Amino acid sequence: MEIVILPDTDAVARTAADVVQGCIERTGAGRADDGPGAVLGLATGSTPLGAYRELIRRHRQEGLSFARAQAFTLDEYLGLPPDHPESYRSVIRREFTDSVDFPDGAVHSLDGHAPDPVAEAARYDAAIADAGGIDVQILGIGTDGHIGFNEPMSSLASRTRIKTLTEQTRRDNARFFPSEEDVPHHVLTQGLATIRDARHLLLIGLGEAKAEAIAAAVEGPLAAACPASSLQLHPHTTVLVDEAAASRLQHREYYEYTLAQKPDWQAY
Ligand SMILES: N[C@@H]1[C@@H](O)[C@H](O)[C@@H](COP(=O)(O)O)O[C@@H]1O
Repeated sequence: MEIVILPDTDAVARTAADVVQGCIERTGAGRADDGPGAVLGLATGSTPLGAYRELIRRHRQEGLSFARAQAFTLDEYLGLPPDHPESYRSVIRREFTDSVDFPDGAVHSLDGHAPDPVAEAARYDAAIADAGGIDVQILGIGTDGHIGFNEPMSSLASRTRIKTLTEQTRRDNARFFPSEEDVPHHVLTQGLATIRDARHLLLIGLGEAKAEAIAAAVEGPLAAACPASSLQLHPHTTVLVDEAAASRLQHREYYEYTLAQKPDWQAY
């Protein structure tokens, strides 16, 4: 894991955007026209919003293009129609993808209203594989250490499937709904093994409320009790945190030392 501690949320947003831009440039520009473009994995939630805003700015002001890219969202509430304003399908379009130049049909989401959610989950894993897999997967983290909607005690080998939200996650996400009762109880989420199939994982943590979860994910034992700790199994995970989210890390000096020696997260 590469642990990158940055002074503030703007620096985190710029660095995350650098990673995505680097991925797009490596997999797009400079390749044969019929070569595959970047496949991005997009998280919802407030954490990646700064990165999305920075990518939109680069698209508008610096010509960064997503015209050969595809994207897959991480998860979805079950029972919300796709055009519900709080479905993750709607949120990712509103906050990011509608403001840049993805081709029509290139932004893929789980259908939380599918008549057969089990089949929908299998369809989604197959669609990711058909696209050649995800090049860079952006991840936020829940206060209980969840990634996507893989709540504590999720199987470390899980694929995309139905999950039941904890009361804590429903409370955390109630701010997007008229009341806590309106937050769905069930979701579809890429599994922990599905997420780890991505070639590069970019976990972002912002603010004091995430400090404990980040410390458990990075320095705690590999355990289903902290689903984000499963990223320890991945050969290429970058963790971007601001000072507040880094405040419970015990090995900060080592992270800073290794980055100063070889900042290869920048090159990726
Ligand atoms: N399913 C999403 C996660 O993908 C996200 O990481 C988490 C944290 O959200 P936020 O970034 O708003 O703190 O919320 C939700 O549960």
